[in-house]
Amino acid sequence: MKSSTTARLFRYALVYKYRIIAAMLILCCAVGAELGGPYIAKTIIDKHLSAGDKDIGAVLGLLGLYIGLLLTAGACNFTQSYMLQATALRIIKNMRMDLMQHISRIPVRYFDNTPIGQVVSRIANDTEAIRDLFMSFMATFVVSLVQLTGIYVALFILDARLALITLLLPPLFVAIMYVHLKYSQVYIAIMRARLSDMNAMFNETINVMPVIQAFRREKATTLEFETLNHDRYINQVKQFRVFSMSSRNIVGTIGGLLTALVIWYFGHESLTKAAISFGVFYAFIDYLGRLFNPIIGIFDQLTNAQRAFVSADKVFAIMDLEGTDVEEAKGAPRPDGIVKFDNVTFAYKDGENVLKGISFEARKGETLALVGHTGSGKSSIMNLLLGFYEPQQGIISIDGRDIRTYSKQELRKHMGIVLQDPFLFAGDIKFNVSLYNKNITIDRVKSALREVGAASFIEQLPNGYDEQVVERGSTLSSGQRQLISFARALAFDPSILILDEATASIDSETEGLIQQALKVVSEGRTTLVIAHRLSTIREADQILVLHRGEIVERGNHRELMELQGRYYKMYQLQTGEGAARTAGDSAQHSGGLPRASGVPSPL
Ligand SMILES: Nc1ncnc2c1ncn2[C@@H]1O[C@H](COP(=O)(O)OP(=O)(O)OP(=O)(O)O)[C@@H](O)[C@H]1O
Repeated sequence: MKSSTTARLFRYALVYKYRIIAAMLILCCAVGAELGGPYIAKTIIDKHLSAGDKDIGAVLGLLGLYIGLLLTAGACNFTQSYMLQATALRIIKNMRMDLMQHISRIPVRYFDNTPIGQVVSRIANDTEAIRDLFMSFMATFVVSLVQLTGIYVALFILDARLALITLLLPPLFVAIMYVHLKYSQVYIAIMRARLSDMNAMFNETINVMPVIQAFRREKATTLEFETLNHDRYINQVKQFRVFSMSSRNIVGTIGGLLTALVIWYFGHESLTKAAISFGVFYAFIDYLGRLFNPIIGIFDQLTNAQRAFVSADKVFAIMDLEGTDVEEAKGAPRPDGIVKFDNVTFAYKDGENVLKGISFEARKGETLALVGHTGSGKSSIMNLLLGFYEPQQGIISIDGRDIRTYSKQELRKHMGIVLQDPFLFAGDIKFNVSLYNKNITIDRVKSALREVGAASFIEQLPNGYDEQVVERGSTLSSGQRQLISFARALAFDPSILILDEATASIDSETEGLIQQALKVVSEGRTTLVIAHRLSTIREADQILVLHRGEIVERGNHRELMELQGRYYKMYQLQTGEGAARTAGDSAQHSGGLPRASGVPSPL
């Protein structure tokens, strides 16, 4: 348990300090009221039943007080428990919000190496475990401490000699707790890690279910899962062995034995020598019985607390990752959109340069196309421009200003992206264009859709612009999804447009529509296109041909065709002309430049 974790958890709780203090005070009232009971019983026994003072009125009065205390304890317990639980829920709500906010700011590099299921585990399971800490542990711990103190005070008031004997118990229980914590901690850490692995596997499996089924990997996947599941089961069994050996069972047994001993010894003494009164004896046994409940309570909650601390460590570890800024870029003028790469070299992993000495300039309003075989570095160039990664060498600038001097928000504010497989969010079509940006009115949404040629098919949908998009737009064709994302880019009116052209072969009618949409969207904007179908970039102002991270040819379509180099061969191959001549060169790329599937790249 790191103190910083404790301090940070404490800070979350501190926001609600008044509620917590109020709940604790009510809790003290409940404990006080509960502990008054045996004392009243002792008074009735000693003063009225044993001593022969048959004052019925006084007995009834004491009974009334007893019932009153019980009711007060009940009401106070209800109130404090409700207040603490509600506060715990608020604390966790805040923490989950902070976590989610932070996750959305973590640089994409982090997600390259972290399975999504693990991140889901942090948000879903770990925050729940921390909730238990605030909900159960905090309440039980405080209740138990207050109860223990109250019981010891009552025991000393009753009989100091008897009370002293019971003082032997706390060190014994602390020793048991220490051993318990030491062993269980190991298993808790293992269990959390296994849960994370399982979540990661669930996530991956469900995401790629069509691939699993298509390649008949159902059995293999189930076997892989069985290994994980069995491992978790084995560790869970070990964990419970530790828990059951040292928790309430041991305390319960010791408590029972001690009570029997006290009954035997002092019961015998009070019968024979009248050393202590029956009333004191009764009240003492009652308090002794109550003494074990808080200890068992603490024991039970210790495991939850440990689990919560392990979870909190993981949650805070994510929160400690450096995040990008999220401040809305205000007042910055709209850039002209002159994009310049000056001798840029970049590696995702040290020593493995995927871009080498890249230099180019896309002037205001120009269309620049990047072509090259899969893995040649096209997406990496876009990733750098968007500020997802930073180059090891060289300078990237927009309008002559180094992009490192822009905040990420400022940088991305004036860029629009249309991805190869456009992502549609759950929500209606309107939302998918405006993304709830308050500057984009419904009229703007509709005109953007109209301008890119999407209005006709949307108006035919049963709910038109209100049609819900399900499962990332699986009910729409890929061409329709592209058009919607073109409209999104148009509505945001960026000065730089980044377009990752769809590789999937689309029919010529849709291709025509997309070409038209691209013309509309790129009008007056600097457009960088990752082109897979070379026929679509014949009009581009500049074409850069990439090969293994280097620009090997550059020029416009005509110039590159005249050069009769790599571009020429690729073009011939794609359009079918001279296929025989170039087949040996790049047979794998026929039918468009295929994109490496599964390349972990944001674009
Ligand atoms: N997130 C990443 N982490 C590590 N290496 C990566 C990452 N993304 C891409 N790479 C590697 O960088 C190289 C260039 O990849 P990039 O995605 O830029 O190529 P590309 O030309 O866009 O290919 P495609 O046309 O298939 O999309 C490849 O070797 C790829 O394996």
